[in-house]
Amino acid sequence: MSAQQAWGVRDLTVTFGDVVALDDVSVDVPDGQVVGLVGGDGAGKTTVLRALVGEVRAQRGSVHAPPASRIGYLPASSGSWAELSVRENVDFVGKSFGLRGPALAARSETLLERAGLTGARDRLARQLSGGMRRKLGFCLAVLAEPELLVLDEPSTGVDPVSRVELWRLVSEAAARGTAVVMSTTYLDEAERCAALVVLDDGHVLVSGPPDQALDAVTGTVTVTTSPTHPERAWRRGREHHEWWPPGERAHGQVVTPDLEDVVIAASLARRAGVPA
Ligand SMILES: Nc1ncnc2c1ncn2[C@@H]1O[C@H](COP(=O)(O)OP(=O)(O)OP(=O)(O)O)[C@@H](O)[C@H]1O
Repeated sequence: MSAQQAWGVRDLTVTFGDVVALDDVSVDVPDGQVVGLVGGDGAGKTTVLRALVGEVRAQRGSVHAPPASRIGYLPASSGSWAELSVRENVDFVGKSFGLRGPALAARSETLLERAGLTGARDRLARQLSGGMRRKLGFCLAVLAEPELLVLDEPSTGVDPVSRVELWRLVSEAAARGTAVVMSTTYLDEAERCAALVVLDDGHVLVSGPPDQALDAVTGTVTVTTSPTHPERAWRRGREHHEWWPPGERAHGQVVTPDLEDVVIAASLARRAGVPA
């Protein structure tokens, strides 16, 4: 692959029966960068990731990915074998990627220690907590230092301290040159990505570096205790934020939108037919 090219999907349309899961979606995942996919339930995040690893077929568009042996994938489901111990999971995956002996031992030692799983080495995966099992799945995905790392909500269920360490491991993989694409529901995590793709109902709403995404709101966001249009408002702490389309006079105090506001306002704007 030349330096200008990126892994990713281009103009991808995926349907499941009558459901259009992705409609003309493009996501670029350059080497050495972490690209975040965000969006509500059913937005299409998992479908993009599954298309990249060859699990779903596209109706239109193209998928650019290395061979399966150079992809690390953490699926939305656990990503490890329930009836194998942590050590057996690592050995099994390591060997299937051609890692052996001292190289495998050293790599797995480091990863398990960083993920806080050293003490759980002899436990069966099914005996781990949800968060520990996510971390094991991550270790397996990253074990063979893949060219493309595909992570479906890697930190869901992981405690805040472990999330920080997990993020370090993700950043280190990118720093070594790995192209990383991950879906996340944690917007603080999304803000640390090099680029974001905000999806809604199978469409790309916003795409670009996080600071650019923050400027992408059309219309105005206000803060209020009692929204004028409850269908255009969302709770933020004890108050509500409310979105106003361009041209409509906003009531309430105007706020600078953060990423959560951007994701919601962009989705409301699309539903209202306001061009991005
Ligand atoms: N195997 C499938 N069969 C039928 N419909 C599917 C299938 N997989 C996904 N879909 C539909 O495609 C759309 C996108 O789903 P997808 O799982 O990609 O969304 P998501 O953004 O990952 O959501 P979530 O965060 O809830 O997992 C949804 O409407 C979903 O119901």
